[in-house]
Amino acid sequence: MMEIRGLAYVVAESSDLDRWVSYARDVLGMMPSTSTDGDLLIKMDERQFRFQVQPGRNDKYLASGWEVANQEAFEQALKVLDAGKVGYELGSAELCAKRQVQQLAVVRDPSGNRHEIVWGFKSDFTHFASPQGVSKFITGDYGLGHTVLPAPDFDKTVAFVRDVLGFGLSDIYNFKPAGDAGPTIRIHFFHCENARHHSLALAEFPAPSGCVHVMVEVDNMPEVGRAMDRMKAQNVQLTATLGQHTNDKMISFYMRSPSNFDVEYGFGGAIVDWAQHITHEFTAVSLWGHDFSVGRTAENA
Ligand SMILES: Cc1ccc(O)c(O)c1CC[C@@H]1C(=O)CC[C@]2(C)C(=O)CC[C@@H]12
Ligand SMILES: [Fe+2]
Repeated sequence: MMEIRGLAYVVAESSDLDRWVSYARDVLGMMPSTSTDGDLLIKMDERQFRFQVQPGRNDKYLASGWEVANQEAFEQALKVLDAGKVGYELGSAELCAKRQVQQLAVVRDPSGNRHEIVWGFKSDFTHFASPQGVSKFITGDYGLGHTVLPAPDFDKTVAFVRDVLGFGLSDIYNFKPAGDAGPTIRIHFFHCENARHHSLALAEFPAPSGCVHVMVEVDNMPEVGRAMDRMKAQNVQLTATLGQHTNDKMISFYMRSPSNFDVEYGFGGAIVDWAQHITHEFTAVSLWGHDFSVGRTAENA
């Protein structure tokens, strides 16, 4: 059994790191810095980084970093990969240094998403001091938040995250964009070894950026409103209005990031006791709000 504790980091590529610096600092309220090898490190807690943005030609998502507790858990993860005949690559010394971990294994899921299994972060535990006065992001044992990945090869990818990566199904949403008579787009929400309702979701559609969205969570509601004000002031595209999800009760809005996936900025996500949880197929995205039509402009319909 692979025991992933949480989403440790995400990696993106950007053709314009300055845009990401401003987005991180002025909109997200996080702490950007540049690493010795020219990557942008974005800090949102005591860790050195939770977003790593490397300069490149494209504006896209590159990888999800999944943390296991220690070396034993990492070795156990490799055993699971071997037993499942899943090809993986051990991270080179160079890559481990870049991600600031002891060891790393890279796997691709059947839809082509890159996952990095890691343990042993280097950290100087420097206090997070938000340039926008954001009080706190909810991370720690909960991981940095959640990521929603495209899974056009849906059934195989679901089986992979369940049977290989060891995620548990939290609940199911069958998206009917054209109403009940139209086609169904499946979205499955998965948890790992923490109390966050989902750390990963798989959506049965392609995403040119490599990711549908990444969710980060703050510890009070006014911080969400203040982030909306900063988004507007920096002319960042809103992609869903404020609303509250039915499944994890998160109150959030969505906006575009410079790497073309969205960021969901939320407060109040449920803390789930998995021994008590009962899996549902929920039939509404939100209790209130969350108008996704605002993000469907001509260029990204
Ligand atoms: C439905 C839902 C529950 C909890 C979440 O954290 C969450 O992000 C969602 C929304 C999932 C999904 C999305 O991210 C992309 C746009 C989608 C497909 C919609 O238009 C409705 C559901 C949305
Ligand atoms: Fe989400």
